[in-house]
Amino acid sequence: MRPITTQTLFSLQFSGDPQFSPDGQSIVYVKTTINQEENKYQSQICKYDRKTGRDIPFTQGLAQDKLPKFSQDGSYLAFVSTRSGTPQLFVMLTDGGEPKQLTFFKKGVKSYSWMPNNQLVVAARKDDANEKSDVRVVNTLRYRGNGYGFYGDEPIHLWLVQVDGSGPQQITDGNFDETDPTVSPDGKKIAFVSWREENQVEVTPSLYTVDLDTGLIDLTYQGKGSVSHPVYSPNGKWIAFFGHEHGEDSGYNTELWVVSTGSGEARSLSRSLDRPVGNQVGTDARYETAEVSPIWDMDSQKIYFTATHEGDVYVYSVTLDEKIQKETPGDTQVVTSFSYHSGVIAYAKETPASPAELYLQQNKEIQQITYHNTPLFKSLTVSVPERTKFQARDGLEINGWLLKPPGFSSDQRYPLVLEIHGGPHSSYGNTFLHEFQVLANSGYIVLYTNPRGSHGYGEAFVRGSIGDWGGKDYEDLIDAVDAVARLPYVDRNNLFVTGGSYGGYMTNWMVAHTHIFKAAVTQRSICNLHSMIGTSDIGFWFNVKELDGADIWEDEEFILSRSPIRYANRVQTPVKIIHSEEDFRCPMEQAEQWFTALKRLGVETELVRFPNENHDLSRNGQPEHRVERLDHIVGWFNQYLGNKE
Ligand SMILES: CC(=O)N[C@@H](C)C(=O)N[C@@H](C)C(=O)N[C@@H](C)C(=O)O
Repeated sequence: MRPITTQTLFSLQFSGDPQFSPDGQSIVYVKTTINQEENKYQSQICKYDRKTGRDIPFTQGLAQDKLPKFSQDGSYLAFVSTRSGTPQLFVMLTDGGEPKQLTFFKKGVKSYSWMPNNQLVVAARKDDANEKSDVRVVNTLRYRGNGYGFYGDEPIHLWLVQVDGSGPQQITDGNFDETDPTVSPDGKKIAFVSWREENQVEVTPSLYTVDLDTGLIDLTYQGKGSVSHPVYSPNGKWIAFFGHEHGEDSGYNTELWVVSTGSGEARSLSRSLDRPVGNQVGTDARYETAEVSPIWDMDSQKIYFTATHEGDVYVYSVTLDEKIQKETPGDTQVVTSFSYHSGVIAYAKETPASPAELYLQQNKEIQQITYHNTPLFKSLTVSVPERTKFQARDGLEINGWLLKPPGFSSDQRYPLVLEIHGGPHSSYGNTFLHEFQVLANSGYIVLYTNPRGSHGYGEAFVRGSIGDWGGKDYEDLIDAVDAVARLPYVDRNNLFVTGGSYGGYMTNWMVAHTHIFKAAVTQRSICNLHSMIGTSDIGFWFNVKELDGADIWEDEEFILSRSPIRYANRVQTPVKIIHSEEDFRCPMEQAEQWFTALKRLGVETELVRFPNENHDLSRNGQPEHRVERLDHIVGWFNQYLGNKE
C-alpha cells in the first residue's frame, strides 16, 4: 500500500453525466482523465450496454467531449466537444462512425437540446461583427465572468441546427442573453431563460417561449429570483425548472418549480423539503461537465431531481401534488448527476472513499457499473472520515468530519488542519476530497465542518451568516477547533488553518482574531469587502446581499469592520497567500492588499501567484498547477510544524 500524495491527482478518473438511450438499453456517460504529459484534461464519451455489461469508449476523448444527448428516435448522439479549439456541437450515428461538426461559433456553444424531427436548438453567443481591435470598450456592468473571461458585445441567442450540417438559423435576436433551451413535445415551441432588464444592477432571469411558426416570444414566467434548467413535461402541459423568488441571492434554497403552459400558474413543488436542489457539496476530486436538469417521468406526473441534505446529495422525486420521495437509499453519498428511464435510475455517485463511479438502481436494487478508480485505490491508503457534531454557543448544532492519518493510533498526538469551505453557501460532505487525503497521508488530522451559512441544513441555517461575516460563523469554527483540540490525540500546539474564497476570508479573519494557529494558507481569498464590491465580477450584488444590504457609500464603516484588512496589524501567524492571476471572483487585488499589509507589518508571509488560472484553480486548474498548489500547502504547514507533543 502507498500513501495518497499530491501526484495522485494525475491518476484520478472522474465519471458523470449518464444519459439513457430512448430504448433504455444503453447509457452514455462522460469519463474525464488527466493527460499528465500534456498537462490537460481529456473527457471522452463512453457507452454502457445494459444487456452485455460492456462499457466501451464511444469517442476518442483527445480533447473534451461532454453533454452527450440521444436524439428522440435514438438514431443520433449529439455532444459538445472542444476538439476544434472551442466548445462546438457535434453529432454522430449511435451505430458509430465519424462525428460531424455542426456549429462554428467563435465563442462556442453554451447549451443545446434536441427537437422532435432530428433538428437541434443551440444557445450560442453571436460572433462579434466588429472584433477588429484588441481594445475593449466596456459599457455594461456584467461584462466578465470568472472562468469565462470578457463576454464581449454580442449576446447569447438561440439557433436552429440540422443534423446534415445546414444552418445555423438564428431564432432569437436583441440585446439580451438567452440560454437553457427546452423544446415542446410537438416541436413547435422553445422555452428558454433570459434576462431582459435594461439596467444591469439587479437582474432576475425569466422564462420565455418562442413560437417557431410565428417567431413571437411570450413571457411564460416572470422571474423573481433564480430561474434555470427548464424542461417541458412529455404532455406539454408543464415546464419544470429550478429557481427561487429571492432576487440574486445565493443564500436561499433553490427549489423545484413548475409553471403551467396553459394558465401560467407557477409554484414550488419542493419547498416542504427545505433543502437546496442540486449538488451543494464541494470537492477538488470532481470534473463536472453535466447540466443536471429536472427529469419528468413519461406520464408527466412525477419529476426527478437531486437535492443536498446534511453533506449528502440524493435523488428525489416529487409529484404534482407535492408528494416528495427520496429515491436513492442510505446516506454517505453525493450524487453528482443522474438519468431516469422507466423506473431505472442511472447515477454518478461520489463517496468518502472514491471519486464518482456510475450505478444503476432498479426497485431499490443497486448495481455499480463502473470501477474506473478501483485498481488505483486498491493500492492506496485511503482514510475514511468520521462524522462529528458540535454545539455552537447559541445551541445551534454544527456538523463536521474528522479525517485521521492512515495507521492512526489514539496513543499518539497529531497536528490538526482546519479546512474551511467557501461560498459561504456551499458545504462539505460525504465525498472524496483529494487535498484532505493528502494532508491525512502527510500525518495531519483534518477537521472540516459546515458552519452556519452552509447549505443542506435548512434555509434558516443558510441565512445564519447573512450580515454577520466574521461573527457567529467565526464562533462556530473556533468553537469546533477548541472542542477537537481537547481530544487526547490532537496536538494543540500544532494547529493549522486553510480555506478558499469565503473560506480564505475566514482564514484571514481567524489569524487576525486568534493566535492559536501555527501557520495558515489563505487561498483565492477576500481581505477587503469594500474594494471587492467594485473589483469582483459579482461583488456589486453578492457582497451587498451577504452583508444584508450594506453598500460602499452609506455603510463603509460596517463593511470595513468586517474586513480582515482592518485587523492586519494583529496578525502574528505565518500566512501563505495563494491566488490566481485571472481570478475575477476574488481578484488578485485582494491578495495583494493582504500580502502588502502583512509584509509591511513584519508577518512571515509569501504570495504565490498562479498565471493563466482563475478562481477555480483547485477544482479544474491545470493539473500541474494543482499539484504545485498542494505542495505549497503541505510544505508551508510542514515548515512550521513544531516539536510534536
Ligand atoms: C453565485 C454566487 O453566489 N457565488 C458565490 C457562491 C461565490 O462565488 N462565492 C465566493 C466568494 C466563494 O466563496 N466561492 C466558493 C464557492 C469557492 O470555494 O470558490
